[in-house]
Amino acid sequence: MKQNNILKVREEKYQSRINALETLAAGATEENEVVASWVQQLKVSLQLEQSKFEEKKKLEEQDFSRLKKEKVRNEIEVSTLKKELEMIRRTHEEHVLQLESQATESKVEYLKRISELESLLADARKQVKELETYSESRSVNWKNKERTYLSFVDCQSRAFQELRAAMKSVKNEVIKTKRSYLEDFKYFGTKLKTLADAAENYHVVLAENRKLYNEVQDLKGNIRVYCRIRPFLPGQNQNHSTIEFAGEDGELIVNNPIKQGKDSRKLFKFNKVFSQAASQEEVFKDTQPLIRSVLDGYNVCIFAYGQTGAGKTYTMSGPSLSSKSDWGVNYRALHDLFHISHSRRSSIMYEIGVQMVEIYNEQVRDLLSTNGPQKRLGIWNTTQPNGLAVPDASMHSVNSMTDVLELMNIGMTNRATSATALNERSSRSHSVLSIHVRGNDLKTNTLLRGCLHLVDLAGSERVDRSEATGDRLKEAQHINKSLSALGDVIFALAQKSSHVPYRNSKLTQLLQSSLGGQAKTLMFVQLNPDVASYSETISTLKFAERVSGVELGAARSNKEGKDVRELMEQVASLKDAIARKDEEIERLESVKVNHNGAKLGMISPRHFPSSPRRHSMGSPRHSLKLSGTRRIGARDKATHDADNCSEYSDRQSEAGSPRSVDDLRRHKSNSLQMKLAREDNDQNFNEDIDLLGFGDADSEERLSDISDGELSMGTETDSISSIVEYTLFPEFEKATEITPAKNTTVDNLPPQSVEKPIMPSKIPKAPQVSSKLPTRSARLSLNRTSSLSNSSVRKQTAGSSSSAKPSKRWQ
Ligand SMILES: Nc1ncnc2c1ncn2[C@@H]1O[C@H](COP(=O)(O)OP(=O)(O)OP(=O)(O)O)[C@@H](O)[C@H]1O
Repeated sequence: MKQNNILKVREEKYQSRINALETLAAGATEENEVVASWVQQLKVSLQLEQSKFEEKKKLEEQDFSRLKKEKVRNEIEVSTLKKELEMIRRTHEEHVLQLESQATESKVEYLKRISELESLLADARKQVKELETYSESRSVNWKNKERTYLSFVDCQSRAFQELRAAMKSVKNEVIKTKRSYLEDFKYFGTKLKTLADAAENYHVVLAENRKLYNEVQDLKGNIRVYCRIRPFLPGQNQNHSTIEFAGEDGELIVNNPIKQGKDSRKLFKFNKVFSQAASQEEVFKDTQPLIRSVLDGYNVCIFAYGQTGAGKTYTMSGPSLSSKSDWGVNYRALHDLFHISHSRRSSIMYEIGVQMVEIYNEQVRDLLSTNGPQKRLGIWNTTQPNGLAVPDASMHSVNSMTDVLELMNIGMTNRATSATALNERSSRSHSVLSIHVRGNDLKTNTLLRGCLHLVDLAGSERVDRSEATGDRLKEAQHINKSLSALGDVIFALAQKSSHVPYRNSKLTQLLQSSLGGQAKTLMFVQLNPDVASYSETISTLKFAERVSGVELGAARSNKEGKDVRELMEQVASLKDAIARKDEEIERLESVKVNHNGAKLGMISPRHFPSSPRRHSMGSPRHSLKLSGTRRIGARDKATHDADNCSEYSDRQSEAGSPRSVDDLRRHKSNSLQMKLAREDNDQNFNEDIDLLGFGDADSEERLSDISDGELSMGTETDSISSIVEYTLFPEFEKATEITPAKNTTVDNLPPQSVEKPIMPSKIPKAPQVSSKLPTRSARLSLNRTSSLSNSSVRKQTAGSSSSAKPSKRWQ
């Protein structure tokens, strides 16, 4: 349609143009012609155009018919689409409805959510507000803090500045001080040099100091008596005490509860009185100076005297070893010895050895023996400067308190074993702990030897009061005998008597070196304050009073210089020569006596003098049990001789001078005669001897006779007694050769090495007297010069002791 319209429009247009042109053609001929030609052309083109148009029209009609068909088809399609659209519309409407219902639901839900969210929002807002206020306060806080920090930092930086300034000044100061130190060092260097020069004299000063110290001790008196009162024991009546006053100046007033008035009180004065409250430490404090003296080469004896239960063991050993505060004098003394010896180790090398024996019924037993205390030991009357009065008792080297405590345990066990058998034997036996100290002065090569005897005496009850019988009576008699012998010795010393009866008991024999003029002695008088013990207390105090009056004179140190030792060695060799001669005489005499005895059939083999030392059994007490006039007469003579002999011996001891060879021979022949006379006695005599501990033909007797016989040379003179030591113990000579380098001291040795090899566990025993072995004189000849010829004997002797414990000899 549209195309038709277009074609119509065009046709009209062309027609108008043709008309115009025809008009124009009518206007001019030429132009007509031109125009006629142009019109011709146009007609041709028009025809062409017309044909084209015709063709086009045909085509368009074809198109039109096709489009008509197409239109029909499209109309069908449109109707289908309309249907579909309707369907879709309907579905869509349904969907919309659905969606609308869903939307309503969702809307409700969303509304709900919105309300929730709104409430949450409100909360959140509230929280935000809170947080805001909090953060505000925090920020205020922080600001405050910031301000504080800033001020602090400010302060610090100011302080830092100040410190810096101070450091600078200190640095300057240090530099200055360094400079001054350098100057000081130079100054000290020169001073040190001076000091080093002065140190050269240190040892001299040290020796001087020791000498002065001991002089002070001497001035205080060499025998001191300290009285200690035991506190009441639980169960005792504490309201009544015999002790009325115990003054610090040593005054003691004892009150008799039975008597009234002036006579009831007795005043005693001692060096010190320890009240019931005194501790172990306080007691030891006043004992300590004596301990130091032992390390300076003095012999010291500390003993506790008093009735049973008065606290002797408490003072000497203490109630228990576990607590140090309980330790008695024994342990504290050893502790001090270790301490002082250690502090002196740069100048003096010390070795400390310990022996512990018990004297029970006049028999000496080794308490440190590992085989138990059964073996009876002999005492060498000839006092050894090294204090070895009982050479057969085992000697134990101690290096520390642990060693000591172990040994003491052995000692106590051995004593306790005996106690089980004999019921509280500790109260009826004397226990003697001997501490031997040997120091080698490294500077002067001087040998110092000191001995400390710590004695816990048996109870001092009087036999008439104890109403004892049988074994107890015997025990009590022995105790009384030894304690009265101790009193006699001290009294003799007090009287400056020429004869000091050391030999009257084993106790005094053993303590001889510590009771003589060279020694320092301390006696603890133990008192029981109980009223029932009044009479014992008085007799104890009287004994103590007598002792405290003794003046022993100045103590002397056992110091041997090199020269002295050399001289002693020379003297020893001379003595050996004498001894060899003596031996020959002795042998001849004994052969003669043997011959006579066999002839007469009177001399018991038991009492045959295999050694001249047998004559020592002479004691005034022996005559008591003898019966028969003839025997008494013979015995009296023998006793008299024996006393003479003893006095002679003791006097010699006091004088401390060696006798001439002739004197010795004369005395020896006297003693031999005396011995023969005594051996002419009956069996009763044997019992007497047994009671006094001499009956056994063991070494004890032989040993104790040494001083009675030919060799009672100066027991209290170092040099002479050393000779005895050299001659009696030739085996010891090696010990003198111990050099400081080899000589391992107490301080630097490990305990094991000290304990066994350094010290002899046992002093080598003098060879037994038998027909095969040499007699005493023969043993005397075993000296340095004759050692080769007697080497077999020595080997045998040394072997027997060293096989048990290989050790160095205790010189
Ligand atoms: N100073 C003291 N302080 C406290 N108790 C003491 C003191 N002295 C002694 N004792 C106690 O007294 C009792 C007897 O003491 P100890 O055994 O020492 O006496 P003793 O004189 O050695 O007796 P014995 O002669 O029987 O050996 C013991 O129980 C002991 O603990």
